[in-house]
Amino acid sequence: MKIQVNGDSREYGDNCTVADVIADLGLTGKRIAVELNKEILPFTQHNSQPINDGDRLEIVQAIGGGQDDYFTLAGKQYRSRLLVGTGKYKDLEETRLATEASGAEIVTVAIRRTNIGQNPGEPNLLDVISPDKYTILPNTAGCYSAEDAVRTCRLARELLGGHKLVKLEVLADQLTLFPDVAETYVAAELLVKDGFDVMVYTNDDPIAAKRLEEIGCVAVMPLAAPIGSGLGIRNPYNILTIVENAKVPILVDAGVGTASDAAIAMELGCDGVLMNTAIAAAKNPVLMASAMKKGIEAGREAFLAGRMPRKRFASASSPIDGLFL
Ligand SMILES: CC(=O)[C@@H](O)[C@H](O)COP(=O)(O)O
Repeated sequence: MKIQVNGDSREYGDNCTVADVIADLGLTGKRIAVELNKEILPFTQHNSQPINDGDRLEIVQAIGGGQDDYFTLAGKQYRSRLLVGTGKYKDLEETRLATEASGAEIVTVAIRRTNIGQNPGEPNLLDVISPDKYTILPNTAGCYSAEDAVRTCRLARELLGGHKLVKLEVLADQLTLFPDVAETYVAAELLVKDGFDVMVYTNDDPIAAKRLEEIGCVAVMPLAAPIGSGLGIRNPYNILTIVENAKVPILVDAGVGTASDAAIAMELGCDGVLMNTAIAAAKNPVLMASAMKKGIEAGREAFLAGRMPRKRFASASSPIDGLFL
């Protein structure tokens, strides 16, 4: 049978368990956390857990969101689960400082609005956000048709010397900046066929998210709320359903307002969060970038730790048996 292990497709025999995969990876005896189909498995139980054909297993090589907790995107591993945009900053120096403070490894760039070489002689973002240090993620912000989005991705590929990873967004109107999902399907299909690794912005709609995964997108990015609104996660149950059904990384994209919003996305089991306005429009963008980094890390650790069940009534925090008095 075929299963996905940290984003790679691997073959195993029938009656395979998590322990077999751990042994195959040479990790037997290590303290590791395991996510099976986006559900974290209790540390004490994961070894005997059976695996089925088509399952998705994420091996996190240390309990906690420490150095060994990475996620895989289009075959590359990333430790930072915070992805940042580059718009709306006062100047390039502020962009540089906030990006550094965020700890992000992936930085998205609106190809239609940002000079990365299209306008020789103008200040170039890549002078402060170096592709040697960051994975540049060209995005199609400002595109309202599949045709425009595909053309923009091809331009980015030329400008960045054959770069394949792109963030697709096809917008429906200027008031909401909600995605035009029908046009997004068309663009995603064309881009995947053309060899792009497509991370796709979409509604918080589990059906659309699944369809985009089936088209072959390498990551699906449901919105938390409208772009630039800072409203936070409007529909946590939809995000949870998307996460639970996914076989590719799910990243919340757009609408995050502050660090607790980012933490909630991670607590829901998202693989990461992409944001721009919450950092760039903060009174102190560099400090907010640092807060977002910590929010993401805290949310990830809380997800790995496993939340206590919610209860309707109280239960005493100290034991009630064997009272002294
Ligand atoms: C930067 C980018 O790609 C935006 O289109 C993205 O959706 C971020 O949204 P916020 O600005 O609301 O974080």
